[in-house]
Amino acid sequence: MSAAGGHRSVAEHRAAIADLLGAGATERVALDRHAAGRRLAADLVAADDLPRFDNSAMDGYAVCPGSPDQRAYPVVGDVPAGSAPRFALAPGEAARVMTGARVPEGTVAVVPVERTDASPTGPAPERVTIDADPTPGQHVRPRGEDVTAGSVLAARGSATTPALIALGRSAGCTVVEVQVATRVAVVATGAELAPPDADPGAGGIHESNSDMIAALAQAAGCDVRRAEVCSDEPPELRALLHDLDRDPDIDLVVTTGGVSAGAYEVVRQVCEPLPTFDFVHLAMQPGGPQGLGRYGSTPVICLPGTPVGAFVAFEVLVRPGLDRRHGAPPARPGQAAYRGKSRRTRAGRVQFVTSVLHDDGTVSAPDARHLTALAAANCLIEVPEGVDQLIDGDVVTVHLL
Ligand SMILES: Nc1nc2c(c(=O)[nH]1)N[C@H]1C(S)=C(S)[C@@H](COP(=O)(O)OP(=O)(O)OC[C@H]3O[C@@H](n4cnc5c(N)ncnc54)[C@H](O)[C@@H]3O)O[C@H]1N2
Ligand code: MOO
Repeated sequence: MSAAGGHRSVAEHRAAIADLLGAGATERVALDRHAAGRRLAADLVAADDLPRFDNSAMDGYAVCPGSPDQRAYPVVGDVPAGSAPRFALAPGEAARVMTGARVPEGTVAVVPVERTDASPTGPAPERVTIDADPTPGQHVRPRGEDVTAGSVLAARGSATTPALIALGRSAGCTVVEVQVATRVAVVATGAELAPPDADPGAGGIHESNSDMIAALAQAAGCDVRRAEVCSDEPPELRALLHDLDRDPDIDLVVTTGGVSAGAYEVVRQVCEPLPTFDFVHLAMQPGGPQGLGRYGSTPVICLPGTPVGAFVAFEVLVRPGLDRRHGAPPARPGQAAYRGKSRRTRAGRVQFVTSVLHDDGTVSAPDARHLTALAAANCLIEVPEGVDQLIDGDVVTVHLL
């Protein structure tokens, strides 16, 4: 049942969106903060050892004991971080070293300054006495202890987290092969929509979908290039879609509103006559009315205008296709026990209930409506088509937001 204008299951429409989005391209980018939140398109391989050389984990004295119980040492050098000692320690000698500094050849252990009779500041003393026998290797970070050059730091598909950026950079990597971020334009449609700086007047409303969908797309790893608001006039939407199709920096357009059964459904009026579009009413609530297709060569996903419907449709239907395109593993729904008063749901359609998953593993639905409930939610309960009631204790499927 996937004919245009007919009913389609949630799974079928999700698959149709994933097909429309296709597989994403890959690119080489600098391994810096701008690479955060992407997915590796190839294994990230260490270019250097980490640490690059044996170095001190403490401010103190590198020692090479001449005998196991030697306490007093001549200080033969001073090594600040960033310098390379041009001397080696002979048995019985010590050198002052700072945290992170390369230790001289011959170093057996580092003794923290607090465990010596030396002042922590000022010039290095000529002699130092330590208060206990050092264990060989203590406070020395050996070269390659963390990573050896040529080893795989993270496999293809891993997220470029802040920690991975630090690991890669520390191991000498400067570029990384990642999945390209989908470049998105969001178009909110509706004659009633007033932008944030405008007075909505008697029949208007404060527009909110454009930035909500843009923020959801960003959270899904997209690069949102444009967020537009368009009236219900077909020529205006046609001109905008034409412009977006010609824009080489746009890979995907997401519209909201104008897809249901009213007299002024601008998205439907403009796109439905095109052979490249399908409009369907999914057996799903909220977010039932949907469209998708290509305007020119640009993929266009048409979400309903109701803010909660648009949000849920994006998360349930669009996000999985974007995750696949961006190389992210599919989100796995969980299970939790429903707690709270019984709740009627509409049989015959899959319902997504904005809900809260608690620390104790139970899930409840906030006693609030629409956007207030959505803003309080951290998950969606998926109630299958055949169920018409949620009862305390039911084990339900949960999608984290
Ligand atoms: N006769 C029928 N009427 C409706 C049906 C139906 O099957 N038959 N479906 C209902 C369902 S379900 C939904 S969802 C909506 C979808 O309608 P549209 O996609 O055409 O959306 P609009 O009519 O443009 O707007 C719906 C609602 O949302 C508000 N809205 C729209 N855009 C924004 C925005 N950018 N920011 C904030 N709020 C927005 C708009 O003012 C409306 O209140 O249709 C039902 N009707
Ligand atoms: O499908 Mo609609 O109002 O229930 O979002």
